[in-house]
Order: sequence, then C-alpha cells, then structure tokens
Amino acid sequence: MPSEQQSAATHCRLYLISPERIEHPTIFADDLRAALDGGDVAAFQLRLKDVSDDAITHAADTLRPVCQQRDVAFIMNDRPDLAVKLDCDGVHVGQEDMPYAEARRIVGPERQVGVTCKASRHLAMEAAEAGADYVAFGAFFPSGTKAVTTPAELDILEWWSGLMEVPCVAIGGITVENCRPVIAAGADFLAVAGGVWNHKDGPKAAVRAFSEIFSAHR
Ligand SMILES: Cc1ncc(COP(=O)(O)OP(=O)(O)O)c(N)n1
Ligand SMILES: Cc1ncsc1CCOP(=O)(O)O
Ligand SMILES: [Mg+2]
Repeated sequence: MPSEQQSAATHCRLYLISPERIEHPTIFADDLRAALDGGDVAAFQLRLKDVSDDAITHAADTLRPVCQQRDVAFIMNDRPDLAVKLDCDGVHVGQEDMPYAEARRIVGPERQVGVTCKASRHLAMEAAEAGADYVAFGAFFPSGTKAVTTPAELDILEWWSGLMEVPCVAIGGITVENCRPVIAAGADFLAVAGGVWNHKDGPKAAVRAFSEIFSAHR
C-alpha cells in the first residue's frame, strides 16, 4: 500500500481480498497472477478462515512472491504473528481480533497495520490517531463473502476523505457494476473479493474493468 501522501495525490486503487479457502495454492497462484496482470492492484490480502497455520504458511509462501514480484503489497488478515513470521508487508485486524496497539507492537514500525472500523467515525479517528496505516469502512453492499456485516453509508467516506490524510478502504459487496459512487465518495482503495473472483468473465477481466473505472475517475 502506498503512503498516505502518495495516496492523497493519486486515484482510487484495488485492494484484492483472497477467497476464504484456497485448496491448492499453486493452482490458485495462476489465478492470482492473471488477476494481478489484469490491471493496477495496490495490495492483496490473504484472508483464509478456519484453516491451520500450516495451510496459511503454505499459501503465503506460494502467493507472496507472486505479489511482491509485481510490487503488490502482501497483507495477512487477522494474524500479526504470522505477518512477521511469513514476512508479509502488513496485517489487517478487525475489532474482534486485537487492538491496534497490540498488532503494532507485534509487527513493528515497518510493516503496515490496517484496522476495520465498520461504520464508526469514532473507531476510525481512534485508529488513525494511534498510527494505523489505513482505516477500513464497510460493508457498503450485501456481501456474499461475509454474511454478518455492519451496513455503512457513503457519507462516511466523504467525511473521512475531506478531513483526514490517512487512507480509507471501502469494503463489502463491491463490484465493477456498483463501485462508481464508492469511488466518487472518496475511497482511496476498494477491497474486493467476490467482485473479482466471481466475475462472469474471470478475475483478470474484473481487475481490468476496475482499473478502467479508476482511470476514468482520475
Ligand atoms: C481491508 C479489510 N477491511 C475489513 C476487513 C474485515 O476485517 P474483520 O472485521 O476482522 O473481519 P474478517 O475479515 O477477519 O472476517 C478486512 N478483512 N479487510
Ligand atoms: C471481510 C469483509 N468485511 C466486511 S465485508 C467483507 C467481505 C468482502 O468480500 P466481498 O468483496 O466478496 O464482499
Ligand atoms: Mg479479522
């Protein structure tokens, strides 16, 4: 992920979220390569759920080089300890995972820490003031990936981007079809899973389409 100064000067970018399960990381690596080669992607988050640390390790060791060869930040979800152990570029923590300060203590000053703030201005201010590299708002649309989410409104993005330099990420059910108002409201990054992996023309076409929309909004 770029620094806040860079992101303030540039346009909205894609933050790709992995599927919750990756049965065969070497096969998925081909899908990831294709997706990343479809257009501009700022970051990829490994978001595996209910799998062993060995499975996360195998996936990270297979997928991290694919990202880092393309200058795409490799972010670990939920687990600052694994972010360090597996040499990730950063970690994303939610309100139910651990406090920002604890995640920062584990990953140190060099790796990025992003924080889920749902639809809360208070949580976002708190995270940014504590030193988070980005705050994430959502869900903006119903998500097929995560069933239980807090609905967020676009005005939180307008408010944040008008006030703060720390980048904001929008997440939740975002697709090529519905993303334009989210970009216009001021999101620095769109975090997307289903809208890429389940796109009717495949992940590469989805990333290309997002990139074209971002360019048109510059
Ligand atoms: C970029 C980004 N934003 C929000 C989330 C959600 O994090 P969390 O609330 O901890 O939920 P899980 O993803 O862990 O189910 C995220 N992962 N990434
Ligand atoms: C992890 C997460 N947090 C809020 S919505 C969501 C799921 C994102 O995936 P999708 O883009 O498929 O809705
Ligand atoms: Mg989490």
